Amino acid sequence: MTDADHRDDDREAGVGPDPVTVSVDGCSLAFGDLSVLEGISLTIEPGEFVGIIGPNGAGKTTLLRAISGALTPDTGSVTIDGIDVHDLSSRASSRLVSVVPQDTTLSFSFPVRDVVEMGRQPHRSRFSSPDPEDRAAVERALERTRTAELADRPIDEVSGGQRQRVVLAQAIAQETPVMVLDEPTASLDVNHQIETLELVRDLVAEGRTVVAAIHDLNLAARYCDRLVLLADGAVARDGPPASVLTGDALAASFDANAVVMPNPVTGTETVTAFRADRHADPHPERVHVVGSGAAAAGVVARLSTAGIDVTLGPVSSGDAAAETARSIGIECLETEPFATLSPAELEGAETLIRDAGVTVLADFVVGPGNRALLEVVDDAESLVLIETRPFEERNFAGSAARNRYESYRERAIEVPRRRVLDAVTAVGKNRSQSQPSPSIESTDE
Ligand SMILES: Nc1ncnc2c1ncn2[C@@H]1O[C@H](COP(=O)(O)OP(=O)(O)OP(=O)(O)O)[C@@H](O)[C@H]1O
Repeated sequence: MTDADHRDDDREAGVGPDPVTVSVDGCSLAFGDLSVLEGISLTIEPGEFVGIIGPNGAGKTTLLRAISGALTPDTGSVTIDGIDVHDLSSRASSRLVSVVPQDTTLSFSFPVRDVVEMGRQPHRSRFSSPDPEDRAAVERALERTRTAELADRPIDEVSGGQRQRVVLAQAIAQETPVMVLDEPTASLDVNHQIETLELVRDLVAEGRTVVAAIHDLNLAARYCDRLVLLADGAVARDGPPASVLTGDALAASFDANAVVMPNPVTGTETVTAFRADRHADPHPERVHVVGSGAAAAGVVARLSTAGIDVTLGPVSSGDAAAETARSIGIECLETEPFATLSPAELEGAETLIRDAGVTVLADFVVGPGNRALLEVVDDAESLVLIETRPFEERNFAGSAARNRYESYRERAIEVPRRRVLDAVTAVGKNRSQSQPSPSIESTDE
């Protein structure tokens, strides 16, 4: 059989550049007594990029191996345009599905170009040498993955990240309608991560159906059309990134508290995870935060994800802290940017501060518009201070304001931002035991 016959075969079998649908139907799979996949069903539409996310051991690699045909499920099936991948010979399935495994270590020392050329084997008869079409596909794949300059180097002498791109080049050269990628960006630097996922998006735009396990949730949200969240071998969520990456879903599956917000630059979901405070003793009272910018945003997010009732303000609409408060749904006193606080706003702040157990001043910038707020802070029962700039370098609206702020520094616990939860918890414990001011060791951020 000639190479041309094989390609004709492909066309007859409907295997070619045409986009295909991957259907996983009720797949269960166990390793001995360990049940890893339990009744997984999902359909990956033609030309769709689906990201599989989930904690370590959730079954992502096992699912990908079932999709590529490497593992046969105990029950259920995986079909590509109606063809059961487990009924195909390995050669036939290699013309349908290419795989970039998690572990790209290769146990031989061929030049990079030869490794990429192995991707053409499913298209050739066993003993034929590469034809011009094969060679062109290899050069295209080397170019697209920016590995052409490595083409003559032995594969065991390139870096882990370079090897990962070479293995992706091999999969691209394979020219399959379905690509299965297991952590395709795991060993790549940030620049190559972006470059690789943009390349995957181009492959998808050309009609490939791509399914990839991706640990980095932010990259998954940014590049995938759809995410499937696996937890304990089952599909916990399946849908557009915004509907899958929610604080609740991540808390349930990853056992971590997380704040999910749109990234101001990319507009896609950005996940900031915090260790779950399973043993922490949440502060029973509300904590009020006065401040703005990234410091106040971080404090609000950290306290809120620890289960503490948090309020914020006054803060200008559009400020990062106001945006964070809005996205996690906490009460926030928002004001017009650059306007002087009105009596009603001051009164609102007074109520929030007076009734809170702890008030956190987080990079509280004092200016002419909010100077009056300093007086209101007098009502705070306990103060925690977070400052990202030395006091000496800070501007205050006049010496009276500076003096008053200084008096707060004397009575507050001052901690780096990442210790805010410790500080708030310590104040709470101290108050309940009626002990004198607690001290928190202050370490640099
Ligand atoms: N060949 C195997 N034999 C026995 N158990 C296995 C085998 N492969 C995987 N497992 C087990 O199956 C479970 C799921 O593994 P899998 O590699 O699919 O998870 P994963 O979600 O890809 O994890 P990670 O994020 O760590 O890569 C794990 O408990 C793992 O130890």
